[in-house]
This record gives sequence, C-alpha cells and structure tokens, in this order.
Amino acid sequence: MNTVFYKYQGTGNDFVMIDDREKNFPVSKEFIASLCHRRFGIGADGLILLQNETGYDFRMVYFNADGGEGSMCGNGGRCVVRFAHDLGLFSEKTTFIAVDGLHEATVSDDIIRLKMSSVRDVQKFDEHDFMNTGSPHYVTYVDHIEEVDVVNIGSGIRYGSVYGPKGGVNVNFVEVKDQNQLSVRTYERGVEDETFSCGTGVTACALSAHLREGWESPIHVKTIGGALEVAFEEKQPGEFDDVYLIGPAVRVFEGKLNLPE
Ligand SMILES: N[C@@H](CCC[C@H](N)C(=O)O)C(=O)O
Repeated sequence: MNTVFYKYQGTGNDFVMIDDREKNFPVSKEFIASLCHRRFGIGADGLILLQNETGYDFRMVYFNADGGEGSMCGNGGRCVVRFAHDLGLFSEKTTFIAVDGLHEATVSDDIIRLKMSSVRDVQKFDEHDFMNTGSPHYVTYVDHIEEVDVVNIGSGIRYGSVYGPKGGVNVNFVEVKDQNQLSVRTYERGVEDETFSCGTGVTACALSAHLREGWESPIHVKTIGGALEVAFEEKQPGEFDDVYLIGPAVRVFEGKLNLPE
C-alpha cells in the first residue's frame, strides 16, 4: 500500500510528517528509523503522526530518528501545527494534545507561536542547569560555541554515569552573545547527533539564561538552522508558565511512501 508523506522543517530540525487520521500507519521502530535514515531513507531528525483526538484539533505523536517514541519536540510541535494549518484543520488558533499534554498555538504568516509545558524544578549546578521543558535538557555555557565538539562531549554526557542510567538527556551548549541574545548548539538524544536546532532545548537555554543573567522575556536564540524566540512568565521564583516557542516552520516537499504489508 502507498501513502503520501510530507517533509517539514523548523529552523533546520526536519521531520517526516504523516496524516494518520485514519490510524493505519504501521508503527515499528525499524520502519521509522529506516524512513529517517539520511542515506537509505527520506532523511529526518524525526517522524510525526497527526492523529484525531476528541475535543481537540489533533494529536501529535512524535518519534525520534532512531524510531523510538520521543518526549516532547518543540520544533516538531511547530511543524505539526503548520501541517494541521495546511490541512485546513484550523485557521488561526489551535489546541492539540502531545505526549506532555495540551498545547495551544497560533499561526501568523510564516511564524508559529507554540505554548510549551510549564516548567518547574530547575536544577542548578556549578557547570550546568538541568530542566524538563517537555524533554529533559542539560544546559552548559561556553565561550566559543563554534569550537565545541558537540557530538563527542554531548554523547559523553548523554550516556554518562549521571544521566545515562536515567534514560539520557539532550545536551545544549550556550554562548551568551549580547543582552537577551544567545547562540545554542544541541546534541539530541534519539538522533544521537547534533541537530540544526532543538525547540525544547532552546526553551531550556532561554529559561536558564533568565535565571543566570537576570534577563526578562523574550529571549532571542540563534541556532545553526535559524532564529527562535522564547517568551515566558515567572510568577513564582523558578516557576515558569505561559512559555512560548516562536519561529518559522515550513513544508519542504511531499512524496509517496511504500508501506510494509
Ligand atoms: N528536536 C526536539 C527535541 C526532541 C526530543 C528529544 N530528542 C528527546 O526525545 O529527548 C525539539 O525541537 O524539541
């Protein structure tokens, strides 16, 4: 059987997108990993199923490039909102369900404004911060971001004795560029490589910079794949609500896929 697939990217974080409202996509770790493979497949950092969900516009089901179901993906969330908009499921404002719960989003021209989960329990250490923004993130600061060996250092932390046994972590390297301006590079768990951008990672870095630098919302973040903005409110110290990830998400192409029998 054939099905149509779409490819979307949000600041260079790219996803195979499937309209699975009829729930007939054959979910298997091996099949999804083969579709995401950059030599033998379509090539992507992850795969997203858009499914029906009673009471909401849709459900987002996210898989990392290794084929395993992931925790929340911020850029994938922005891309699936663009996809739902392209399908005509809403016009300006949407609500949908993802693995971490309810999300709201708006579309204005090329910009998607995605409401992220509230953030609690930020752990501050001398050399890094740790927090869960829908996915777990390690945030560390560097002086010259372009010189960082993101893959080797990132995988060492992801599989290391502290975070490895707890399921691993995404690892973000941050350089402070100016007031309210960061540059970020991320090693992503489940892709097991550096990606061009990580939305939940960028969100974690902005909240970390607020706590360390005292900056107010919004914070601007440059990634390899483009620029994002993070807006938030801190009503109680260390408690972040109304957290928004803001930036572009676009359809790149579409094609036909042979589904396994
Ligand atoms: N690229 C994503 C993050 C995806 C989640 C992550 N790889 C994990 O499962 O830990 C983003 O934009 O947030």
